Amino acid sequence: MLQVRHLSKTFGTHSVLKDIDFTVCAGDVISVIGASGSGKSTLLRCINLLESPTGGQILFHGSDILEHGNNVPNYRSKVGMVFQSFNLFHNMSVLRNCEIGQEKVLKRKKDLARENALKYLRKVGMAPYINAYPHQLSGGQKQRVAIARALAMEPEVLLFDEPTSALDPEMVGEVLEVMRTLARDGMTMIVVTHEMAFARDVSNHVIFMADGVICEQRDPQRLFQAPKNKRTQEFLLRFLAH
Ligand SMILES: Nc1ncnc2c1ncn2[C@@H]1O[C@H](COP(=O)(O)OP(=O)(O)OP(=O)(O)O)[C@@H](O)[C@H]1O
Repeated sequence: MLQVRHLSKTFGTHSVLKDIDFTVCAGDVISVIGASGSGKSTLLRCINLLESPTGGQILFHGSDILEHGNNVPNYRSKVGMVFQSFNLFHNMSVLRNCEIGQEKVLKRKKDLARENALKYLRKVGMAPYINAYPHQLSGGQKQRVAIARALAMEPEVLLFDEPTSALDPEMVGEVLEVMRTLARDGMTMIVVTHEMAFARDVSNHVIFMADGVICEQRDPQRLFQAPKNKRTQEFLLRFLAH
C-alpha cells in the first residue's frame, strides 16, 4: 500500500533522515522506536507531507506522491494523523471536532458527518461526551477524541506520533487499549512510540532508528529478543535498565 524508498530530509545542513526504506502493507501495525532526536517524528511528518522530504520516494498504491502532478489532497485525506498534543479545536464540542473535517475536506453532508462522528466516538468510548469541550476532558479523553476524529475521515493508514507521551501515567492505558482494538480490527497503523510493550505485543513490524537511519527493522519477537544491530542492543539494554 505504502512504500517509502530512499527517503531523506535535511534541515539546512542537518541531515535528519537518511536513506529510509520500508514497506507498509494493509493491516500492518508498524512501531517506530529509537532515542529522542533520532528522526522518528520527522519521518511521520514526511509521510503525511507536513514536511517536504528532500529526496526519495513515497509510493502510495504504486504512484509516487512526491512527483509533481500527483493528487496530494486525495493522498492526505487517506493518511490520518494523531498527534502527541491532540490538536483538537478548542472552540468546538467533541462532536463538532469529529464532524468538521468530514464536511470541509471530504465534502460530506452534515447528516452523514454526524452519523460517522458518532460511530467513531462510540468506538473509542467517548459518546457520552459529545457536547463537552476539550478543556473539560482529561488528556486520555482528548486523545480518544483525536483518534475518533482521525477515524471519522476513514483513512487507509493512521499515523500516531507519540500518542501517549503527553499523558499522565494513569491515562496511558486507556489510549493504548483503543489502539490495540484498532490493530485487532485490521487498521493499518504506523506508531512512533516509547511504549516498548506496545511495540513488542501489538505491532507486527518494528523499525529501530538512530541518527536518522533505520538501524534494524524486523518482527518484534526477534528484534526484542535477539537484536542484531549494536545500536538496537544498546538502546534496548538502556530501556530495560530504567
Ligand atoms: N523544523 C525543524 N527544523 C530544524 N530541525 C528540526 C526540525 N524538526 C526536527 N528537527 C531536528 O531533527 C532531529 C530529529 O527530530 P525528531 O523530532 O524527528 O526526532 P524524534 O526521534 O521524533 O525525537 P523525540 O522522540 O524526542 O520526539 C532533531 O535533531 C531535531 O532537532
